[in-house]
Amino acid sequence: MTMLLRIDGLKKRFGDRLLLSLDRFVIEAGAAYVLTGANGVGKSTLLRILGGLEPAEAARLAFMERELPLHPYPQALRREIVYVHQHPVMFSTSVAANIAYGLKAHRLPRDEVHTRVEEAMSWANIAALRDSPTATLSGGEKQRVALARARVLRPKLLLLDEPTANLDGEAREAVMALIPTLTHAGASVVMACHDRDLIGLPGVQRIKLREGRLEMR
Ligand SMILES: Nc1ncnc2c1ncn2[C@@H]1O[C@H](COP(=O)(O)OP(=O)(O)OP(=O)(O)O)[C@@H](O)[C@H]1O
Repeated sequence: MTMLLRIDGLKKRFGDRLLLSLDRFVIEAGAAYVLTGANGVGKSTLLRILGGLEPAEAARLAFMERELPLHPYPQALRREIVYVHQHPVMFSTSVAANIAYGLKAHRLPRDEVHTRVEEAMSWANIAALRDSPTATLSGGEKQRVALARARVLRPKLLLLDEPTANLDGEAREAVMALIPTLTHAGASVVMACHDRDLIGLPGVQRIKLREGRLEMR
């Protein structure tokens, strides 16, 4: 097993309330996890901490064998870890421009941006929507754009916050179908969810949050 991320002594407080106290949290390279637990137990908060959107304390953190702080959140992690919100926020431009945005920010050459965006739209089955303004998209289409926008960056770790919440029927099926091919070779994914079908996907390890602590299944 190759460790991608290891955090020892992770603590998250909101005021006087200690929400999370994890002795050790390990994410292996190339592994997929579902994070379950009761409403309000802290699943989104844990993903947001890992994605650098919420501060927390850690006694020790190692990412690809490199010791780093958790707070302030290092740029080295920001490039390699991508968080996908359950209600993704889109720029009011086209689908293609939304997917290209992060690659342009990373100053990738134009041809490379074009190739990757085309590949990502084809992967998410949204090529027909390339010129559509994002305001016109359905919830399921938005989620697929958000997944393509995250995948195109080729992160080492993808964090999905309830990717199928609020979706049903075909929209949910379409998002579910993308999950097994979501990561590029060697990347890892952690999904917070209540969706039984996602929890039951083959090859996915289960992690449960309970009273601020982690149970690996
Ligand atoms: N900024 C904040 N300030 C204070 N409390 C917060 C803040 N953000 C989240 N919380 C609290 O932390 C707890 C965990 O919230 P979180 O959204 O992480 O839970 P969750 O496990 O993802 O829940 P759900 O399954 O309902 O989405 C909740 O009680 C929430 O009210």
